[in-house]
Amino acid sequence: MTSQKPPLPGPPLPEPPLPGPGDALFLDFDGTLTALRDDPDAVWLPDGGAAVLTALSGKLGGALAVISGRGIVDLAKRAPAGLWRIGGHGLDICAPGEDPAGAAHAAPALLVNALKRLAADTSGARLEEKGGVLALHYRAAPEAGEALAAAMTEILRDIDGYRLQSGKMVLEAKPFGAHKGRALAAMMENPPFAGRTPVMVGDDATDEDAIAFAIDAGGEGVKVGPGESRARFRLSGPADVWRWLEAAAS
Ligand SMILES: O=P(O)(O)OC[C@H]1O[C@H](O[C@H]2O[C@H](CO)[C@@H](O)[C@H](O)[C@H]2O)[C@H](O)[C@@H](O)[C@@H]1O
Repeated sequence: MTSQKPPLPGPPLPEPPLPGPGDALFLDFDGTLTALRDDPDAVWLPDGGAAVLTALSGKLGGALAVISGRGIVDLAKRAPAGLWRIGGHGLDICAPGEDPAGAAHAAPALLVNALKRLAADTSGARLEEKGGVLALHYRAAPEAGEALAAAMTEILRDIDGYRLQSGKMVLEAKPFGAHKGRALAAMMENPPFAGRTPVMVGDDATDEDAIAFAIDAGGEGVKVGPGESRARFRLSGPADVWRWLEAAAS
């Protein structure tokens, strides 16, 4: 008997072709390379994942980057040091072998303090301080999401240059400069990315900014998991992403 996977919500999309020698590959971290978990600190690449990414980066002439909403210092603990790592939704860029500490931006103290108070006043909410971007997690208190979004909107009215970004059980205070699409555009202007075809793989709203850039620049997007996307291809989740990456690296 054959078992068939039920189709994912959103338009049915084919599996992407394997990335080729002329491509530049951008991989989101949470929800793409790793399954979502309650505790962001407990999320790591799967066993052997670093070796696969390193091998694939070599095949692509080094044109492979992990791009995440995580702070660059946090991301650098979780992604191989030999890769390009882009944190803070594009705010902080760390070249292969570079120390991430020097790359990190900082958020205004007024904003940090207001969000600390909001998190302390909300049972189950947790503030992740990650340099220029701040994330208020409410996975442990889903019922509080709406009120937290309203409170954060009020707080951000007094903070110049910041906006609210909703994610998966998370509300982020993001500076205007933090944008995965613009980060991709900047990366594509310099070696080893320049002259290649950008391919962005991601699961979340912020990844759509980068998918849109990749497509508009003549490249491709790969949507991970269910949902609408401008991407022409889809992989069902992190396990499927790793199957695809392993095939490309071998
Ligand atoms: O751009 P990404 O790499 O996808 O990062 C987006 C956010 O990911 C993390 O939060 C999400 O994953 C957590 C761990 O699985 C989960 O607990 C949380 O509910 C998700 O929103 C990370 O903590 C954030 O800083 C990133 O912005």
